Amino acid sequence: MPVLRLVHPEPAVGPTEARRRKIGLEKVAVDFATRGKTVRAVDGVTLEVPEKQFLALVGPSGCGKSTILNMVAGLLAPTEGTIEYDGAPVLAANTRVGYMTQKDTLLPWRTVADNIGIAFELRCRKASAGERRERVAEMIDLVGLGGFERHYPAELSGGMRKRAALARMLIYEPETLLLDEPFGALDAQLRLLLQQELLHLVERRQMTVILVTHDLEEAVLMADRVVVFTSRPGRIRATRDIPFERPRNAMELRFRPEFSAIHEELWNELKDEFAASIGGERGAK
Ligand SMILES: Nc1ncnc2c1ncn2[C@@H]1O[C@H](COP(=O)(O)OP(=O)(O)OP(=O)(O)O)[C@@H](O)[C@H]1O
Repeated sequence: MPVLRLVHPEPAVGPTEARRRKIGLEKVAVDFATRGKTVRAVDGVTLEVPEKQFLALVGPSGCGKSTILNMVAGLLAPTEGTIEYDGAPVLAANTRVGYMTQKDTLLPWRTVADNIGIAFELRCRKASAGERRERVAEMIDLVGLGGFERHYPAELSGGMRKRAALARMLIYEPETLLLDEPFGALDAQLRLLLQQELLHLVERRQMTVILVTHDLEEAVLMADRVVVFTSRPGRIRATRDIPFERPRNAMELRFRPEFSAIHEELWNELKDEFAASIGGERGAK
C-alpha cells in the first residue's frame, strides 16, 4: 500500500509555548432559516487558536462543527459575533486556509492530475506548464498516488480519493488547514497511517490546524488542544490541553496510560452530549 513519503519533521515547538493568535471567534452565533423555522446551530462560541496549534473539535452530529469551519474559511458569515484571522475580520473567502470538506468535491470529469493541477493554477496563475507538471508530480508522490495520475475520481477507492483531495489542498501551500472528518470513511489501518503522516507534515510545515472529527481517539492522538461541543446549539462544553510532546508517534501514544486517562476524561464530557443529541432528535420527530 502506498503511503505518504515525507522527510523527517523538524524539531517540535512545545504546545504550551506562547504564540500569536491566528484564529479568533468572539461570541459567535449562527442561525439557519429552514422550513419556515429559524434554527440556532451555534451559540456563544468564543475560541482562540494560536498559530501553529493543532486544535480538534469534537461533539455530536449537528452541533455546528462544520459550520465553524465554514466561517473560518469565509464561506459563511456569523449571525452574531466576529471571526478573525491574523487580526483582521474574515469577510470574504479566506485564501490563507486550505479547506478539506467532508465530501471530497473532486471534479468527476477531471483526472487526479488535473484535479490537483487546477488548484495549482488558481494559486499561481502565471506558472508555466512545466512548473505545473512538476508540482503536481511532487504532490502525487507525496500522497502516494503514483500510477493513478490519469485515473478519474470514480476509479479510485475512498482512501485514494481522500489522498487526492489532500494533495489538492496541499498544493496551495496553505499556512492553515481546516480538516472536516478527513479520514472518516477509511479503514482503521489506513487511517492510522494517514494520521501519522499528516502529523509529520503539519510539523514540518509548522501549520495551524483545526480538525473536526467524530473520533475522540483521533482528536487526542493528533491535537494540542481538544474542544468538546454540546449538542445543538453548539456551545463549548469543555476544553482540554493535550500535553503530549511533538512530534508524536500516534502508533505508540495510544497505548500509554496518560492517553487512556485523557480519553476517558473527555469521553465523560462527550457521552452526555451524544445522549442529549439523540434525545433531541427523537423529540424533534
Ligand atoms: N445551510 C444550512 N441550512 C440549514 N441548516 C443548516 C445548514 N447548514 C447546517 N445546518 C444545520 O446546522 C446544524 C449544524 O450543522 P453542521 O453541519 O455544522 O454540524 P456538524 O457538527 O458538522 O455535524 P456532523 O458532525 O454531522 O457533520 C445542523 O442542525 C444542520 O442541520
